[in-house]
Amino acid sequence: QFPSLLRQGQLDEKAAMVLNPVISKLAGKLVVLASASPRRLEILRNAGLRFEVVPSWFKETLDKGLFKAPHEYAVETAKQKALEVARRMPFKHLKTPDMVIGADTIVTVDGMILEKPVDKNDAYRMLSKLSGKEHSVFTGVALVLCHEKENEEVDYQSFEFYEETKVKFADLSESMLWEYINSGEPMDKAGGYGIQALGGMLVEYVHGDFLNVVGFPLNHFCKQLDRIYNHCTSSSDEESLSVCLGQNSSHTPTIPTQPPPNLSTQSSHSPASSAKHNLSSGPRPNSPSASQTHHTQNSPTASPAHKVKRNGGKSEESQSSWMLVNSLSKHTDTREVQDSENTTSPLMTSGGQVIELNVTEQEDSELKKEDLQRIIELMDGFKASKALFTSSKMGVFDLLQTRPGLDAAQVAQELKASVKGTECLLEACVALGLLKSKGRTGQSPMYENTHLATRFLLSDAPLSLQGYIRHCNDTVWPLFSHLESAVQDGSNQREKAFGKKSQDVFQDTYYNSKEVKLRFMNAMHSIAKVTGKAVATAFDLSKFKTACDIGGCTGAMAYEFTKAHPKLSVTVFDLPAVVEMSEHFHPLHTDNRVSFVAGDFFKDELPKADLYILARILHDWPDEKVHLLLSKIADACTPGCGVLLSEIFLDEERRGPSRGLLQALSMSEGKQRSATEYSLLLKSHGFVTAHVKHTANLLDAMLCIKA
Ligand SMILES: C[S@@+](CC[C@H](N)C(=O)[O-])C[C@H]1O[C@@H](n2cnc3c(N)ncnc32)[C@H](O)[C@@H]1O
Repeated sequence: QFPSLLRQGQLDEKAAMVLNPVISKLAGKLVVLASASPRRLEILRNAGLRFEVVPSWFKETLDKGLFKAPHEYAVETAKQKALEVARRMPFKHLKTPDMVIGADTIVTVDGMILEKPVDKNDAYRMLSKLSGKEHSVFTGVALVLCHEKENEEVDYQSFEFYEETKVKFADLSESMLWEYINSGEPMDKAGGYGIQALGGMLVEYVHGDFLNVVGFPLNHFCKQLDRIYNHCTSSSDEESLSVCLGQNSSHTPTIPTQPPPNLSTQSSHSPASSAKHNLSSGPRPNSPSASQTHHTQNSPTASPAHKVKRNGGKSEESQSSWMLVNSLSKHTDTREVQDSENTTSPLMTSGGQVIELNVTEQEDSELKKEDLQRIIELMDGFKASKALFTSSKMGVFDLLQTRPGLDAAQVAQELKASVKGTECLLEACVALGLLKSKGRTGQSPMYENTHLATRFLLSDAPLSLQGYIRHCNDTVWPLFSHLESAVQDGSNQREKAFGKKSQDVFQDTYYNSKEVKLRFMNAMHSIAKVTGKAVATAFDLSKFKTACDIGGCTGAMAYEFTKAHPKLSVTVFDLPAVVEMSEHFHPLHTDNRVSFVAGDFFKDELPKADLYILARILHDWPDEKVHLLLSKIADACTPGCGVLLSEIFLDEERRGPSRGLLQALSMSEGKQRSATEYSLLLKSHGFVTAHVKHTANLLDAMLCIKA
């Protein structure tokens, strides 16, 4: 491809010299493009780069007002896109890329950023702004390098740069404008045009990198790679690269989601951008000289590295491919600038030569493959769940924690199970990222827990989810096996699943036998321990001195509240059947700020408190019962008292999160609600919603105050 690029006048001789060695430096590395733009894909593929496409889920919602210059916005967006993918892959795809490429292209004219037109009139508005004028196309690019360390931590370091190209449109007559708009091409393109297709006819001149207008500044990218890999690694070994990239140095542990302006230039502390390696010798992107430069070839900046713990096991060749690409069809870059859906899209070279880019056929087959993978992932989901439930119930993770390195036959012997079955189960666990297989004794691999298993699947881990997993296996699984008839009759499936009628799920199903009760309490306990801290610290609760955790079960949530708020005492209020067993769950060291009162929250008087906690209570009940409970709480409250509600909040269109909607499939009387629905229920009892917080944890939270 290089000769044709040279013919386009994109690359000078010197740059071309460095291209092949640079691209070949990436051979054998996992390079990921965090963009679904077919144009970018095409440009990079033509350059001979081998990479995977994992479109970023980063929503392009950065506040443009925070940035001094448009290119800073593009660079920051590119960086956030790349970082999102770099951070997601070790968890979702169970593999850590070596490099993630993020890019964002914007069109600016008269100090305005033009996004994608929403309709034909909007396209007309944009194109008439561009008519007869010169405008700028900026592409911000971030190259995030990931370095996986021994302890399963991943270091991230971002190198950023941008390219500006000036484009002048001819004077466009009304008829020409409308003809172009009616071609449909302007939609889905920032600035409302695609230079590589019909939009090329509107262009009088292009000053700068043409491919930058298409969507990716290839030349600048190659120079940047050269700086990173050739200059940094003149001794050409990986170790010097590590040093060069600052991987042995201190790192910034957090990644801002709403970064301050110029974040991309706050890199001077990073060893990678130090003068020693001369990575930031050019004008800074936000420096006056840089912002005034046309066709900018500014040097990149290297942002501080970020350190993130990865939870999943290391990817292995054997891992099922269906896990590797997640939800691609749902989440694609939505504001790529010069994308075209055309099946062939001619690129004009300066010599008038036409290069046919048959991209979309290839794209199509890739997208179809991803669609297929997504469907297979959904079809196989139950197998993965059951493999997790079974290995957890049989004690695989506890065993391998005390005796890491056992092979399948040894595990089978300890678990009193068949060798063949155990072998299959262990291999499946490796594929799911729950176990790692290491070394070999003769023919048999030796197994040990991954970080994920150690953290959540051991019975004595502080954040153990074993209790909840057991509940899913023994209670939720049988309910889901009757889903079809549940949907058909809209009835409670408990009788079919457990052979007993039930009016009140707690009293009639869970608390009928001691074994089922303890299982349920264990399940609640494990989830409360994982979510409790995020809920307890979601809001400033310093004005409350006493709280009552309504339906507080084992007290796990109450203990998290007292830990987070040293002046708060919490009374746990739950059914007598629960309170009598609660002492089994008390932590070893407490300071008596958690107490238990037995009662029925629909019938009995509630303990007095300044704050009532309702964690995972209201979703179990229909509106009438919710009103009954809220009216009792309202009666117990004086003005200024609070209700802290914690549930999964559905989004307002009830399209997610899927966790909430899937849970609703096995619920009988209750229902999942949005934050607004909860807020309205509380409002009808005199509570004003003060704050809503979507925690990054399993439960969201809302604080309401009695007016
Ligand atoms: C889904 S669990 C939530 C437990 C706890 N709040 C948490 O987040 O971990 C519902 C709790 O409400 C309690 N509960 C159900 N009906 C009750 C009633 N009528 N009176 C008191 N507690 C009740 C159950 O015993 C159970 O502990």
